Amino acid sequence: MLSNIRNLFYLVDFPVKTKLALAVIGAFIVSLLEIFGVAATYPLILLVSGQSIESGPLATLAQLLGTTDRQRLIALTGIIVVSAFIGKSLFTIGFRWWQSGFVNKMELSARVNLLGLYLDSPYPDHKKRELSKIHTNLVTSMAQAYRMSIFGGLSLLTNLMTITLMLIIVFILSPQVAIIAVPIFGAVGYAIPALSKRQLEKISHQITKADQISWFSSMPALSAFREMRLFSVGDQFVEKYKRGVEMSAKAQRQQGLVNELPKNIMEIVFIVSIASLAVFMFSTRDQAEAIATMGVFSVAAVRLMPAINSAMASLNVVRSGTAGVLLLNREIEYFKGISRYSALPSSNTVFTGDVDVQGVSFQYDPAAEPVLKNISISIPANKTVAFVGSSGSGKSTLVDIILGMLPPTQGSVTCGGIPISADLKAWQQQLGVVPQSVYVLPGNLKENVAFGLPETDIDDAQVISALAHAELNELVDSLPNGITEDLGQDGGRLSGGQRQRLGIARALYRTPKLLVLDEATSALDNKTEHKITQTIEGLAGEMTIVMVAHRLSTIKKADIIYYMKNGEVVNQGSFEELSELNPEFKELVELGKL
Ligand SMILES: Nc1ncnc2c1ncn2[C@@H]1O[C@H](COP(=O)(O)OP(=O)(O)OP(=O)(O)O)[C@@H](O)[C@H]1O
Repeated sequence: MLSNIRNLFYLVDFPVKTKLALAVIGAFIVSLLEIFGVAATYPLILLVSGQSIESGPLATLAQLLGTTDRQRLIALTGIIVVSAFIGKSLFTIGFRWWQSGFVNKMELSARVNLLGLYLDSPYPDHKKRELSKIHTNLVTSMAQAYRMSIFGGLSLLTNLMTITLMLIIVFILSPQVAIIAVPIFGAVGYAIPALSKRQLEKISHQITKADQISWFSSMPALSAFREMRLFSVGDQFVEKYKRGVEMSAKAQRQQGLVNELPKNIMEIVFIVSIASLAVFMFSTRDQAEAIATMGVFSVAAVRLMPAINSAMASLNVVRSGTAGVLLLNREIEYFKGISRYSALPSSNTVFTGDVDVQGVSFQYDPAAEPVLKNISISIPANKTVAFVGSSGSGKSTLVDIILGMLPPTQGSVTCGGIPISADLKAWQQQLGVVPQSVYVLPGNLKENVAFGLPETDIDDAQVISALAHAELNELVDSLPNGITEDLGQDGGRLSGGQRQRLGIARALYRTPKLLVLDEATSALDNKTEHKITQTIEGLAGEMTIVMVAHRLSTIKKADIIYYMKNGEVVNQGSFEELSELNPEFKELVELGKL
């Protein structure tokens, strides 16, 4: 577990060693102040119970404080005890505030860095990830790992130091009391956490699982709202959500009980011990000795009990964070072993010329059949190239390889003779892509066109030009605030066609050298599609255009069409040539005329 905790510092981007050392020193000071208060109570009890000032510890105290007057000694010792407790409390408040700030800063840094790492991961790995798990790791696991395990661990350390020092002081002051207190409190302090360990770990995993169930039942229903409505399955999603929430509530209730129990058991143990000790002491010793011993035991127990309770509670908190620590460790181990996108070297290579795909094969899974088989094609500069073929023939995969999103299992992609893998960042900066489904950011129209750029870096004129190219003039004119109009949650104000055109405007804003349209016009009506096709045809010659299309009307004027089947390019040519060459393509053309 310790190595897992140490791994958590990997995500923190400031030096933690010095601060951790300060946290340990602070914990030690808190414990010292705590026992000083307890130790100072001992002479006070001796004074009050009438012990002689002539000899023993009270004689030393009288010498130190410069008086042998009992009343004065009681007043001075009282002031020292009260000051020690006030000093300890003030220091503890300040120290805990500093400590929680330190742990909060760690969690914040870790959360930000983990999101950065997710966005920095290789695309194939990202495709395999479940969004719900990313969400759980960024929220629940983070809180469990840092707030519960690390902060709880620091509290546990403080409490353990206090307990140890307190027992040492009790042993020095009254070995008899120590001999009774250590086994009793030691046994209880060990037994309770040992018994609750497995239960708490189980509860921690249940809370994480419940969180995922709630996510799985709420997010799909909200995202696929229309399907949910038409299938009339809203109640079922709510029912599943209820199961997740109930599971979480039940687990949290159990967690509360397991956390509360030690305190109550400890109180019972304390009352029983003090009663038994009182009976034993008053029946076997003289009254003054019995009172002094009972006094030390009571003060020690009164301070020890909260320390032991607090230690057990902290241990429970640490254990409750186990699931988060383990989940984050899995991610951290993964991230340690990958090459990050941001770390790729780039020398701002300017790629010009034809794009050549040479002997490219690709497998998503080493054990599975290749999805692309030895493909060699050329995409001449500033020409329009289209990929067609049946569903699952590998068009989108090939496009992802050309975009540099997926590395080919075999073969290479070059532009002007330079492998794109030599400077992937520079290559990707020259690309624009319009996907099948366009994501609308929460924000206004221009922020959506400039996707992710800070407001101050957005070139309004370029936004307007990109929108005009994508035939979105009418939309802009109809919006009261033009390009600064908010598009609403998930672009709810946009039609399917407008979303797609927004995607085109977004790609054109970057003035790409190579524009990829992956089923980009599939959601458009015939008239809009025709207009967009004209727009794209208008761009022909200005940039290289790669299109993946099912609707053949959009690719009629493409310079080269590659026909794909089962991961291979089986024919190529112009629209007319391919109609002659490939019966399946011819059939698609015929169907399109219907
Ligand atoms: N992430 C993935 N993991 C494993 N297999 C995948 C993955 N993505 C796609 N495939 C498989 O690869 C093959 C090619 O898929 P691809 O999406 O490239 O085809 P496509 O021609 O673009 O299909 P469509 O026209 O339906 O979009 C299919 O058999 C598909 O099941």
